[in-house]
Amino acid sequence: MAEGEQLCEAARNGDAEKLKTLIETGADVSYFDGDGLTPLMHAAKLGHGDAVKTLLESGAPWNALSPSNLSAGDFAMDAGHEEAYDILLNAGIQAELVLGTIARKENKNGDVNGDYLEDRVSFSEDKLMDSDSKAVMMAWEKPLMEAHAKAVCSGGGHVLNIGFGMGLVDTAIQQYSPASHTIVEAHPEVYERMVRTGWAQKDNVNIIFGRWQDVLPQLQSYDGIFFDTYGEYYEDLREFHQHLPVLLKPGGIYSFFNGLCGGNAFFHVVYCHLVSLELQNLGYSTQFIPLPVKDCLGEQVWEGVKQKYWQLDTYYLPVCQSVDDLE
Ligand SMILES: C[S@@+](CC[C@H](N)C(=O)[O-])C[C@H]1O[C@@H](n2cnc3c(N)ncnc32)[C@H](O)[C@@H]1O
Repeated sequence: MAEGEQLCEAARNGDAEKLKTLIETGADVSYFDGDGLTPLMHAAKLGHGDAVKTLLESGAPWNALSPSNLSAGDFAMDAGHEEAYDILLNAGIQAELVLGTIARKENKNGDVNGDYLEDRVSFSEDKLMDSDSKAVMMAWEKPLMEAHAKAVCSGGGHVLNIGFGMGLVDTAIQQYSPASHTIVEAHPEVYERMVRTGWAQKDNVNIIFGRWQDVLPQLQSYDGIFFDTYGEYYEDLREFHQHLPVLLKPGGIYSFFNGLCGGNAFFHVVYCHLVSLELQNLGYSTQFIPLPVKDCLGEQVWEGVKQKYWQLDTYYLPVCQSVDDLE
């Protein structure tokens, strides 16, 4: 039997000693068998914690995907193997903290989209699309945007939203009649549409045209902040978070569109933990409110859209506030 197959077999048997011997004699821990599964996936599927640990310590990739887009963590999670799941979750968080491999590769829609702000966009009733037929924003997110608006408007006062898109969250924010409602939008056509549809005329609305990175000096501090851009990376979100101590008033609520790795359940959990850890280091506590989304996401929703940026049944709405406010 080839070495890779022997590794898979030892992983299935949970034989950590055999795995070590095979690895010492040069067996490839990144091996994919005929079904497209790695030794780590086999060990995770059957809940062999020691084998999972041994493979990870020997450099087995925690984020390799099977042909059906499942990682070892997904297998452990689906089978309810808690120990293996915890080991993989920890490994994923540690790896992403140091390397940020997924973050550097994927933006909201799981793709590189650097030229988005210079390209044309198109609006229809139920979506806003970029020039490559990828959805910038879709109407199925309306209930989520309403929930985000409710969270960031809960303390009243002054509200900031980054990224207008279809104006769903801003329409919902308006229902709460905030003292002021600042909207930052960087795409010229989206901005032009906002003006054309009367947003600039609203008494409490202040529109700032430009990339949030460029207009930071024009911003003040707010009681509620929502962040939802497009064509950016996790690192941009992380950079935005560095400004929260200045942008968010004491007692304020911050939330962001949580589409982090929305195509894979386990990667999503890893990123929810990661973002919450990073916010914690900045002095913010994050609560995730689970919202079921399965029912608003039939196959027809994605007709004509190049990439399904969301494939999970539950949306975890983040609500962040300063730890000082909780004491
Ligand atoms: C996903 S949409 C926002 C959807 C919005 N939450 C809603 O409820 O309709 C993202 C928006 O962010 C804008 N955007 C992208 N990058 C930006 C940046 N760096 N600064 C400000 N706006 C940006 C896009 O043009 C787009 O209108």
